[in-house]
Amino acid sequence: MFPAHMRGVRFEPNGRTVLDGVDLELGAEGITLVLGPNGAGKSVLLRTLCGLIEPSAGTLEWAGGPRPERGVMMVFQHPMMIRASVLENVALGLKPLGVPRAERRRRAAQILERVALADRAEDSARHLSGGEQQRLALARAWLTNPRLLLLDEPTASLDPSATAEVERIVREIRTDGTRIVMTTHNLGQATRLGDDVIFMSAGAVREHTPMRRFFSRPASEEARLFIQGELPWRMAL
Ligand SMILES: Nc1ncnc2c1ncn2[C@@H]1O[C@H](COP(=O)(O)OP(=O)(O)OP(=O)(O)O)[C@@H](O)[C@H]1O
Repeated sequence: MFPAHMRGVRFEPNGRTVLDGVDLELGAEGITLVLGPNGAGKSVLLRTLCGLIEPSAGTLEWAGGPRPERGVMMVFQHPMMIRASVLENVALGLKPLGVPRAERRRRAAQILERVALADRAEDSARHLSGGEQQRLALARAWLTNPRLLLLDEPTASLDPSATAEVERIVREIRTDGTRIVMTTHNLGQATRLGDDVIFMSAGAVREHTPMRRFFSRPASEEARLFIQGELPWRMAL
């Protein structure tokens, strides 16, 4: 499956350029942080990798053949919860894989331990806090042992301790062998989690570089201004 290559990927809904010729190589290991100003195209990049968006032009190639249907999972900023218990919501992740119900529930109970939600297993998922729902969504994806996990701003509205808990889980998922690509506006988080950084603006990948180098020696004036919080928004769009 890896390396995956995007070559000249464009997304132009109704003639508007959202992805402007993205070239990208994703290696087999690690956590990649996608950074960039609002509207840069970060979420669209993740949705394209996931197969939720069909590019208008360009190619997306996975080593060894087509993107495996079940190898890629995406967790959204506001995860979907069905009107059922926490356990049932997690177990749902295994349903498309044809795992029998009792086995789904057994494995869901195990993974709830790892995201510190075991004591909430029988509560209604819709009553969980934002941070708890995010942990539930991570557990649901983790349960399927994906090869690639795409996380769209998983800590966007979380407080520092909920953020730290999500970061711990993300590290554990990576240690289990899952390749992770995530977006964030939290630059501290990027330095804590990232092996490498993709910097986007105006629908293009401007830089793809090891995390430390991005923060110590950004390749462009635009990236330098972004890191310092001084990138004028007009320049970014
Ligand atoms: N399916 C779609 N059809 C048309 N336009 C879209 C679609 N999805 C996103 N866009 C537009 O593409 C642009 C980039 O959106 P995207 O959500 O990828 O930005 P982002 O970098 O993730 O921003 P933010 O940091 O604010 O979440 C936006 O102007 C958005 O309105």
